[in-house]
This record gives sequence, C-alpha cells and structure tokens, in this order.
Amino acid sequence: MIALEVRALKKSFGGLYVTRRVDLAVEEGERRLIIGPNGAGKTTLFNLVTGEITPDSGSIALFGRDITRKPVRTRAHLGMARTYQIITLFGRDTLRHNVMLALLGLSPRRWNPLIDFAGQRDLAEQAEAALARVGLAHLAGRPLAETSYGERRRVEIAMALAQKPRVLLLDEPFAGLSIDERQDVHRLLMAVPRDVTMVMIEHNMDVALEFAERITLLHFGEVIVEGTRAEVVAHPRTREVYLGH
Ligand SMILES: Nc1ncnc2c1ncn2[C@@H]1O[C@H](COP(=O)(O)OP(=O)(O)OP(=O)(O)O)[C@@H](O)[C@H]1O
Repeated sequence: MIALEVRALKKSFGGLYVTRRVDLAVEEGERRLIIGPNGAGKTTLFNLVTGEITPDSGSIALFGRDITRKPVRTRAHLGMARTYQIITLFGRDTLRHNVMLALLGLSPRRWNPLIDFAGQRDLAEQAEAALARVGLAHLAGRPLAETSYGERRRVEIAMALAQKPRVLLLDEPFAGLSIDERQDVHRLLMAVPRDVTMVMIEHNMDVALEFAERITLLHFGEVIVEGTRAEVVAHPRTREVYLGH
C-alpha cells in the first residue's frame, strides 16, 4: 500500500515556482530520503504535505485518502507527524510537559484553558514512555532550557513519535549534531518499527544514506532522479547537481 502519494503538485510564491511539479509515492514502511541543493523546495514540499501551505494544484493522499484540502490537524489525526528544522519548544517547561503538550495537540483536552497538568496521569505516562524511547527518561523533569542541543532534537523526535504517527516527516534531524549525537539519533530512527513510514530531508549524507532505502533528488522544485540508494548515488545528474558541491 502507498502511504503517501503526491501527484503533480505545484506551488508558486509571487510567480516563482518553488514546487514546479512533484510526483512522489512512498510505500508503507519505507524509509525515504529527500535530497537536493539549497532552495530546491524540500521544506516547501513538507509544508504542502502537512498542510501548512496549500498547493496551487495537484493532490496529496495519505493511505489512499485525499487530504489535499484538509487542515493540519486533520492530517495529524489521520497519522501524519513531523519534526521541524527549527526547534520550537518551550524552554522553561520540563521535557515531560513539552511532550505532553505535543500529545494534547491531538486531544480535545487541549482546548480546555484550565487544564491541570498534575491531573493528567495518563498523558504524563505516555510522555515518559516517549522520552524513554529516545533515551531521555532520566531527564523528564528537567527544564528544556537546561538540556543540550542534541537532547532537544531527541525531544522533538519523542514528541512526534508520541503521537503514534503512521507517516513521520523528519526535516534535517541530524542538523547541528555532534558525531556522537548523530549516531544516537541514527540508532533511534533505525529502531522505529516498520508500521511507521519515514520520509527524511537531510543534507548530512553519511548518516542519511544508511537510513534510506530509496532516495528522491529534488532540483528547482522537480524530481530529477529517484531510485534505490545505489541508483541515485551513481546517477550522473546526482553528481552534477548535488554530490559535486
Ligand atoms: N513562504 C514563502 N514565500 C516566498 N518564498 C518562499 C516561501 N517559502 C519558501 N520560499 C522560497 O522557495 C525556495 C525553496 O525553499 P525551501 O525552503 O523549500 O528549499 P529547501 O530545499 O528546503 O532549502 P534548504 O536546503 O536551504 O532548506 C527558496 O528560494 C525560498 O526562498
């Protein structure tokens, strides 16, 4: 079954086509890597898929269901989660609370302004389980501002995984990490079960290549090469627009 299918997707900003025409089909359970030079339209593609921006034309389907015009929240309910390139967490709050907020994002309780965190035992337990999954259970009660950059990136992955996604979009999960931290995140992503389909944008080829089964190369808003890891790496167009730089 195709988990995520994008067809003839187009998006322009002020007359400039950032997504010129993108077709993409990611199988359920697949690990797909999206590469491309700066400005190729990778993040824009993610924004279109998650619904943060609307396409000019084309369609997006999640497990066969058309979601092109569905709001972000509906897509999240249908199983889509994302980590961001820019960290957007609450510094003074503990790791546990940050993950609980991510979980509340999918819950009707989010809309209750008087929510009492202390009374949300089930949410706290889910948040702790999510933190344990990324090796941060021991830091659950620590304010986020007192954690390292690498730990925060793992919190972001915990937040996305806590939502029990069926499709997880990862925007540069290795950006800014040390070699050791990269290995931690890599191990963590490799341990995610196959019922989660993963699509990753990443510049850091050494770690990302290992992760990917199939690779899509975007250039000026179009897919110019796609195939298995070996096929894409060996392709002359890849060398020309990407690996040579
Ligand atoms: N909201 C917007 N309004 C106008 N232009 C935009 C907008 N969003 C993105 N762009 C432009 O679209 C182009 C593609 O941006 P995008 O962030 O999708 O590329 P990218 O492949 O993710 O690049 P990078 O590797 O640098 O993150 C860029 O030239 C960017 O300036």
